[in-house]
Parts: sequence; C-alpha cells; structure tokens
Amino acid sequence: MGIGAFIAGLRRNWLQIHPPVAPKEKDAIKIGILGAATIAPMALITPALSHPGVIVYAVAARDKARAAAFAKTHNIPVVKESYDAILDDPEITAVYIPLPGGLHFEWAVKALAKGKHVLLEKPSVPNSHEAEVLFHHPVLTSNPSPPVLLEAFHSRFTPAWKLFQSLLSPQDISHVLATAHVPSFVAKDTDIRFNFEIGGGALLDLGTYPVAAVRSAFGAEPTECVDAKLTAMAPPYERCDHSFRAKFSFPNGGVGEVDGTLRASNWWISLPTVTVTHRPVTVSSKEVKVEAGNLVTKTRIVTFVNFMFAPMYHRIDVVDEFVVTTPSNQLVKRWTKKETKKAYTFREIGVDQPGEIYWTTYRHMLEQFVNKVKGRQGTGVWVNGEDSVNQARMLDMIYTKDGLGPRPESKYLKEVEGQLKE
Ligand SMILES: NC(=O)C1=CN([C@@H]2O[C@H](COP(=O)(O)OP(=O)(O)OC[C@H]3O[C@@H](n4cnc5c(N)ncnc54)[C@H](OP(=O)(O)O)[C@@H]3O)[C@@H](O)[C@H]2O)C=CC1
Ligand SMILES: O=C1OC[C@@H](O)[C@H](O)[C@H]1O
Repeated sequence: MGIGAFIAGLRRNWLQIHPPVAPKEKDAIKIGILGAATIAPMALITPALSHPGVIVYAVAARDKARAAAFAKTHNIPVVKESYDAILDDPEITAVYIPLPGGLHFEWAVKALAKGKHVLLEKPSVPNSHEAEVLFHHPVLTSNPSPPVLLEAFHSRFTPAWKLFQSLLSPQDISHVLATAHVPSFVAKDTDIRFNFEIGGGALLDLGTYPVAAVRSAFGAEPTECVDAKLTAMAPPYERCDHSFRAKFSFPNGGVGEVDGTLRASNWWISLPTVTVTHRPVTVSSKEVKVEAGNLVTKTRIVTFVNFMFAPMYHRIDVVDEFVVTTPSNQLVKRWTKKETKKAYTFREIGVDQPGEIYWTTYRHMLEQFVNKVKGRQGTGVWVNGEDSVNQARMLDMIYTKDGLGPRPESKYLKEVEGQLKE
C-alpha cells in the first residue's frame, strides 16, 4: 500500500467514526434501543448521525440508571423504564435489538406484535426452529402491511460486497473458504458469547459471517455438512465453542468451508477473508484470440480480504489463469492475469445509489432499512426472512454434525407456538 492510500484510509476511518451530522427530516423514524449494548454506538448511534431520516430517540436497559448514563453519553433524548416501555411508546416506529442472541426471538416477536419495525442483531436467533417461527409469524405473513424485520447482516450491504458478487459465476464455483480469526482479548470467558443459555458459541456469533459468505458466493443452500469440528471452551463454559471449522457440499458439486475463532493471537491481526475458486471454463474466442481450433480455458480465483468490514479497508484480488490447448490436448500457452479491485462507494462501480466513504457497513444497512420502512427501492440488497431461516439452518447443521448440539430454544418459543395453535 502506498503512502497516498494509507493517508486516504486514515481519513476514511476517521470520518466513519466522526461522520457529518445531517439535519433531521420532519418524518424521520424514531428508533428505540433495547439494551445499553456495547455494539449499539457502532452499529446504530454513529451511523444514524449522518442519516437525515433516523433519530435515535430512546433507550432502555434492565437497570434504568445504566440506561440513563448510556443516554447521556450518546445524546439519546428519552430513557425508558424497561424494554416493554419502549415497545409501548407510540412515538417509536422502529426498534434496534442488540441483546444476546438467546433473547432475540422473544423481543423481536413482542416488538413486531406492537407494530414496530425491527432491526435485529445477528445472529437473528440461535437455532432454526426459532427462525422458522419468527420469520413465518402471522404478524409478517398474514398482514397486508407487515412491519419490517431485518437480521442486521451489515457486511452484505456494502458496494464492495456487490462488486465481489459481480466477479463470481456461482454455477462454476468449485470451492469457497471463508475465514474469521478474532483476537482473544475481544471476548473474555465471561462474555455473552460464551453463555450457552443465552445463545453462546463462537460459531453462532462470529461464524455466522463466514457461513453467510459461503452461502452468498454459491447463491445456494448446502446439501450436507460433511465435516465439522468445534473446539469447546474449558468448564464451566464447555457447552460453547471458541473455534470452528466445517465443510459443506453444495448442489453444483462445489465445497464450502468455514474456519474461525474468537481465540486468535492478540499479537497478530488476520483480516477475515473469503476465497472463491472456480472450475476451468471455456472462454469464447471473442474474449481471447487464438488459432482456430485451439481451446482456451479460464480458471478464476477471487479473494475478498476484510469482507466483514469492507468500508474500513478491503481488497478484492482477481486472478484469472488462461490455458490454451490444441484439439489433441497439447499445451500451447498458459498465462495469468491479476487485478486488484475495491469499491468504497456505489458510484465507483457505476451504481447510481447513495453512499459516501464515511459510510460504514452499518450505515449502508441503515440506509436500506429506512428505504424498506418508507417503501423506497434503494439498492435492492436485502436479507429476507427465508435467507435468515436458511442461515440458521446451516449453523444448526454444524452444531449437530459436531455433536456440541444446536443452541437452546427460547422459553418464549413454546408460548408463541401455543398462541399460534389457538
Ligand atoms: N453487528 C456487529 O458487528 C456486532 C453484533 N453483535 C451482536 O450484538 C449483540 C450484543 O452484543 P454486544 O453489544 O457485544 O454485547 P453486550 O453484552 O455489550 O450487550 C448485550 C446487552 O444485552 C442486555 N441483556 C439483557 N439480558 C441480558 C442477559 N441475560 N445477559 C447479558 N446481557 C443481557 C444488556 O442490556 P442492559 O443494558 O439492558 O443490561 C446488554 O446491554 C449480540 O447479538 C451480538 O451477536 C455484537 C458485536 C458486533
Ligand atoms: O459481529 C461481530 O463481529 C465482530 C466480532 O468480533 C464479534 O464477536 C461479533 O459479535
């Protein structure tokens, strides 16, 4: 990286933390936050500053004093007594739920029932049973104008992700490897990420990104989990994994692999990366000029470095290997073409959609969330209910194959299923 790109990167990241503040529109949606969670400033409060259509209006925590301190730090005008009090406030149009995964089902169902739009932290819920009930709930499926429910898969909304997808031919993919290695200082043993009862497990928390990347690259759901190896925490957290590896087969015969950990070295940063290898495909004579009768094949490998947080920094390397052979399969020539691509705005890739270098993954997602609430088209990128259900199924497949077992079901699930039977 040259000095110019380094300085541009510093400026971009500084602006992402200190974005320009937009004056708010009259009909800006008012969002309430359930829980004074660590992630809320990064995932919602800062992105909302530059969004004219969003006001972060209220917060509630289990302890009101904690909520008040949080509200003061982040200039949130209203502090509520409880999560329920947020849902009961008619001023609030949407809620952001950054609670531990094991509480997502309960609070998402309660919020939707009160007519609130829901931005639900990833993973949407800890197991596919809850996902099926939540995303197929009649409040969404039997309602002429249902509230919006979005699993907050921020990384998939960026221009870089769109560029990455445009470089793939899903039917020709033979192998995908998606990795995410997070240093161990990020989550102590006592973190919610290792609390089984509320949806703990590194695969569920962090592994959800590589799993989504593999599904997204193939543009399909896996047929089978052929191998899975989870490494469990030491007691008393042994029902949670801190590291994961898994291998899947896909309908086109390709193989998808995920590999990650919340216990990587604190001294070595490795950026989350997805590497997509295609099968050799025959290239038309328009693309490459060769002697009549000879055959040209191209094998493409696309590597997306920092796919989880692309607006901070990313690199997409495209390597095309060309091979020319005679009709009798004699090698004539072989060469490789390498290109490095990036996209920090949609304009750079010729897409007429808003987006600035100071937009984080979360800001891109917020734009589409508001577009959906307002019935506007936007980029068309969305994570719909079926997508979230399939994502939960693939995570379940890994926990089941390994034997550590799927994450527990919410007590509230039985109650909701009972209500739905009535
Ligand atoms: N999109 C992203 O990049 C990221 C997403 N996440 C997701 O966001 C969520 C929260 O993560 P994070 O902010 O790191 O976690 P925190 O532990 O900081 O926040 C969790 C919040 O949940 C509330 N809570 C309610 N019940 C419980 C309970 N029984 N035990 C513990 N907390 C409880 C607490 O709220 P209260 O204030 O009411 O006490 C707390 O504020 C998770 O779903 C995680 O997967 C996390 C990090 C990054
Ligand atoms: O969403 C997340 O992204 C970054 C990870 O470090 C974290 O554990 C996870 O919750």
